[in-house]
Amino acid sequence: MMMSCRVVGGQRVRGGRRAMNAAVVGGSSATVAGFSCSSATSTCCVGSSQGLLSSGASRMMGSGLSRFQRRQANLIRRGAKLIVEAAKRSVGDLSEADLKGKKVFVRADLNVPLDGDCNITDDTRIRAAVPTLKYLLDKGAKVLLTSHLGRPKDGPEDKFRLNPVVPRLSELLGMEVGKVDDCVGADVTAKVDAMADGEIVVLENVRFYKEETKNEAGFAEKLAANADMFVNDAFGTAHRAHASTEGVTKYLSPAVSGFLLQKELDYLDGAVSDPKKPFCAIVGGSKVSSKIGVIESLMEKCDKIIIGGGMIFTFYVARGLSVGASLVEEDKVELARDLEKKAAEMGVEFLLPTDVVLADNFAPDANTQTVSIDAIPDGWMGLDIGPESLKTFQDALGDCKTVVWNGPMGVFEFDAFAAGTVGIADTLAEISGKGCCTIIGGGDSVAAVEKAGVADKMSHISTGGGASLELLEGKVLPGVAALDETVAVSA
Ligand SMILES: Nc1ncnc2c1ncn2[C@@H]1O[C@H](COP(=O)(O)OP(=O)(O)O)[C@@H](O)[C@H]1O
Ligand SMILES: O=C(OP(=O)(O)O)[C@H](O)COP(=O)(O)O
Repeated sequence: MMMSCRVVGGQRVRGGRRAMNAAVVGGSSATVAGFSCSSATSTCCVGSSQGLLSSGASRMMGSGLSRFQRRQANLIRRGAKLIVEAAKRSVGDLSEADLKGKKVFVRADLNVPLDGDCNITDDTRIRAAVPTLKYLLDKGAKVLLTSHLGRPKDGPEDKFRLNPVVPRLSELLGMEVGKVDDCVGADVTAKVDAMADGEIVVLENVRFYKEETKNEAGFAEKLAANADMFVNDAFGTAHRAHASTEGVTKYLSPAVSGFLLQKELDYLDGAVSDPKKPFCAIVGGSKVSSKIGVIESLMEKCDKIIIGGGMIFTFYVARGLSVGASLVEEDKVELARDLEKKAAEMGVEFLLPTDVVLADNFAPDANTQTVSIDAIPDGWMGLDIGPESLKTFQDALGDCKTVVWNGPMGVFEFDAFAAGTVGIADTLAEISGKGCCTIIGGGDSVAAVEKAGVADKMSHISTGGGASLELLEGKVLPGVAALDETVAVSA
């Protein structure tokens, strides 16, 4: 099984699954994913100008021009109309003979929401990892399962340990799941050496090492040291070029996609590459600095953009309003100002809440009041959109044919601030029933629609929020680009 995509035309090819997909039609030129081809100058070379060079392509470069590149160059020289189809290899391409007894390093996104007592409040991401794990285990592989959890700042912290994942995964797989309290080093080696075929062990949170997010080569090499091959099934983290998503591909071969990653890319690419209109993106949540930048690209694609959650206050500050103790990213205020201006210039319907629900502290039993956005008192923080805003947003969604939602409208984990999120979830469930394509992405957003009891009404529940948005933007996802590809050329 492979992910395949056919792109025709001398266009730049962008996007996760298509990161290594190229198309060259004679007489045009294209620069795509590390392949730079121009029939006009009769040249065809491999380079990393797009920053997308896969490990497979790197290996090809190491040995000079590959047979594929030579054939491609010859065909172009002859003026042939050439179609190149490239696709990422999938775990399904690996047989029992490939896997039995092999140590497989699997990167999943097990970054599940936890309550204050470290209980899992939504297990979607664990369930989503199961098909790949079952496949590997059934074929006799020894599985080293790794993930991050949250954003630990300075080494190991108990609240970020992957321990809560182990019993749930054990239930889902129907077998014992081991655990090591580290992800590299002697303890891992000892545990792996003692594993029988068809066993699985969860390694500790990779982000306990700062080298993970810095994608340090030495750390990636250590992660890879205990394994023979790599399967990336972490769609939710595929937009991060980290040691366990991108770095390890330089040390493990094959490096292939898991079933979840494949499924997500197949669905999302199809749905957002040519979306039915009107197309609306809803962006909220608390990861303001990592998601506010996406909005500019969304304007190119969307007819409407709805902003909610912790994102809104940076926009209000940009308008000169007081926001009390609400979440603000000071260094994004200028960007927020530009975004509102650009939306107006482009004629994109850009909806920000007009009222908010405030709390006097960040707690489920805080005192609350609902005010207009120009009347937020000092010391109070906005934790949900208000009822007037919800109504406006629901009306705007009414005629949409495609909606992508990442980031809750408020702190839905506290009942007092869940109304905005639940209201949007209900509306999306309703318009899904009328033929609108609704895509919900992100650990907390999915948890919110699950909590609202409408997850099964949505067109697609995605395990990645930021990753879906970047895919929608047309960006290459480094965790995908780094995987091995299969290539087919026809003329
Ligand atoms: N106004 C707000 N202030 C602070 N946090 C908020 C606010 N609105 C939403 N949140 C929080 O945002 C979090 C989810 O954000 P994010 O991680 O960006 O979403 P996702 O996981 O769906 O991608 C939730 O835990 C929610 O409590
Ligand atoms: O929860 C995640 O992203 P999401 O909130 O955008 O869905 C992923 O696990 C990535 O986490 P990160 O944004 O800390 O890199």
